[in-house]
Amino acid sequence: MTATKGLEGIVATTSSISSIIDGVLTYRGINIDDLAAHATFEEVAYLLWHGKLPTASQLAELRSRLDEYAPIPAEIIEQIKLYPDGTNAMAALRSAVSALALYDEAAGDMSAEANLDKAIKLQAKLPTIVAAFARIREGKAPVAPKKGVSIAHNFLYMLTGEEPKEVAVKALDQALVLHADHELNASTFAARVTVATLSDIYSGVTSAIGALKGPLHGGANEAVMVMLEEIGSIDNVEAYITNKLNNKEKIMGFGHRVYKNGDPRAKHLQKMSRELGELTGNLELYEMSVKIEELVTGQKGLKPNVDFYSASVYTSLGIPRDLFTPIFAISRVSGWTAHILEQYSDNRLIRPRAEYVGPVNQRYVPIEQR
Ligand SMILES: CC(=O)SCCNC(=O)CCNC(=O)[C@H](O)C(C)(C)COP(=O)(O)OP(=O)(O)OC[C@H]1O[C@@H](n2cnc3c(N)ncnc32)[C@H](O)[C@@H]1OP(=O)(O)O
Ligand SMILES: O=C([O-])CC(=O)C(=O)O
Repeated sequence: MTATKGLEGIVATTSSISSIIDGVLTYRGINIDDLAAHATFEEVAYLLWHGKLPTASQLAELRSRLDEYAPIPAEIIEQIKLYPDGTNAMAALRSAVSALALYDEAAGDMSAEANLDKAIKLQAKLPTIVAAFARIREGKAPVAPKKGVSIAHNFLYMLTGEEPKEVAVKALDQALVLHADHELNASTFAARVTVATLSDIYSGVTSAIGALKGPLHGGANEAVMVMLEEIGSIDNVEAYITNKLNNKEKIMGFGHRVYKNGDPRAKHLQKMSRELGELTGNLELYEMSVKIEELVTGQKGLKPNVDFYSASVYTSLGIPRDLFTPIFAISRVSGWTAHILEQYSDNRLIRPRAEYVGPVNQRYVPIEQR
């Protein structure tokens, strides 16, 4: 038995949800470029769950269930109020999502129908939780979700209490489409491992949020913003990046386990970052990002991943830096739950082996002789 560090290149399951073949990403066989150009996030969520795009009436039905499920229990709001000052936003989301199970009588119902319904509930409630947390920590009352608007619209509305601009809604909706699923990434794998024990969907999504939080995965989008703030201005980019690379430090938002010639989602986020910069009349973050890319690609051959330009996109939308990874979760919960449903539909416990490299032939030594 020989271990493969980080399971690189190991094929751990079959799946018909998303594919990365020769650097091309598809959801249910549809190229991400096509979806980014034309689909709404709600259509994509339906596509991931059901395997095909919805008809107009199927989409309307999904939207009305999302509206119905968007409010969160009052007990969850009371719990969020008790979180200590300075609580990490992903830790808050992980805790609140775990607690949601306590208020869902169907949490333990393992029928396929009940699990799909819970997937829709989770998709509907995550934006409400993130927005409520963001307001409560500022001493403001949470804003109740609106009916009849998209998830992107509702999230921005619940965050600010104001009607968002159409351009902001469109940008966030496209970002949600681009983040929705990504084959067997670490958080999706965590979700599948958890539910393969036949644990419930809330446990699977809680595990996934924990895995997404780390800076080698979804947490990289926040880390990119920390880096942009540290750099401060375009004049400092070259010295900062060269110094980091010389010290063999990682540049957040670059590199990928699967893509070696670039992440197909990054170009859409780069375009969005430029367009939003032009609209707000502030291109500084975009221009700094482009310069960082030139240097990192030039010196290391590494390309930006999905997290790199999303940092400047979300900042242009006025979103605080520590909500970037929770927004990733708001999108990715569609993919996580699709994978959980797929895992349940043909389940086998996921239990690999470890190559033992510790000492052998040891004996118990009584405590007084140690
Ligand atoms: C949504 C997402 O999860 S996308 C990924 C988000 N994460 C990041 O942006 C964090 C920065 N990137 C990284 O840490 C990595 O590229 C990962 C985690 C994404 C992929 O990791 P792995 O496939 O394990 O690659 P690994 O970390 O082994 O890197 C291979 C080599 O490239 C280097 N490298 C990889 N990424 C970077 C980077 N961002 N900056 C500098 N060097 C890097 C490593 O130092 C290593 O060099 P070495 O062979 O000289 O030691
Ligand atoms: O696939 C991965 O390893 C990480 C990633 O890009 C994602 O989850 O979107």
